Amino acid sequence: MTATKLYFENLNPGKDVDALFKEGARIGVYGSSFDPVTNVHLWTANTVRHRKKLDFVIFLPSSHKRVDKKLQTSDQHREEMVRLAIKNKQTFLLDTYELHVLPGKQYTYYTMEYFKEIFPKADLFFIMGADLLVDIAERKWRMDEQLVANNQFIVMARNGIDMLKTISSSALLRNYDDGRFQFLDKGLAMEISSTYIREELARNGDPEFLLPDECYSYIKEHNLYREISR
Ligand SMILES: Nc1ncnc2c1ncn2[C@@H]1O[C@H](COP(=O)(O)OP(=O)(O)OP(=O)(O)O)[C@@H](O)[C@H]1O
Ligand SMILES: O=C(O)c1ccc[n+]([C@@H]2O[C@H](COP(=O)([O-])O)[C@@H](O)[C@H]2O)c1
Repeated sequence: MTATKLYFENLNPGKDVDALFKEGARIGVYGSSFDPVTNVHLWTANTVRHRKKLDFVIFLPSSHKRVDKKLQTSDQHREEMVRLAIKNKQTFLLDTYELHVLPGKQYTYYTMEYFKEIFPKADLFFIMGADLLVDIAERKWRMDEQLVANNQFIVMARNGIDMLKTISSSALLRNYDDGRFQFLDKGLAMEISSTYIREELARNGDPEFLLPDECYSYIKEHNLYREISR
């Protein structure tokens, strides 16, 4: 069995932990660089949890080993900010498998295989925005056929993206149009990006209230995102 890197800090021992491992537990995995985590990450995670009746949402920060995206601050800082952001929310968990364990290539396919080992009885979903569905349709993801064939997804609508058409026009995705992609229209297009927060900080702006107070204080205390590095 792969070493678990799931942090149970938000769970009461006993009942809550049993709920996480129970037969048919509905668990969403929300992957991002969280560079930094924003209020929109929290709001989208909670909306998905509520509307799709998930028991838990696992926040999965990606590591600096990612090849497709340059991260702007260290794994340790991003992990700590997610921990602060989800503190006291019992249905939100942090998993640091990609940060600390996953050897070699950081592909979501491998990470979801890890979650299946940890939660063999659960109903697992990878949570993502429709922009990522387009990327998968355009064959930008690694091990994409295996990923799609072996997983379920909750896809959040994003402005200007027709999710049904993205699936029907993709040679890969149209073969898996069997209910494994569940769509969610959040009802409100709220756009707070990590990029915007980083850029505000770098130009001496003040993005307070776009992210949890504790994360804002953490950024100030550690003097993060003072420059934009591309
Ligand atoms: N406003 C939003 N509505 C729906 N989904 C979103 C929204 N913002 C981000 N997502 C989704 O959340 C996941 C993580 O996104 P990510 O953290 O890369 O967004 P970001 O804040 O725009 O980051 P960055 O600015 O660093 O690219 C992705 O699946 C993305 O599609
Ligand atoms: O597996 C892949 O090839 C792959 C390619 C791009 C993104 N992902 C995952 O998608 C999640 C969101 O990515 P991003 O770019 O929005 O931070 C995150 O968990 C990434 O590891 C995964």
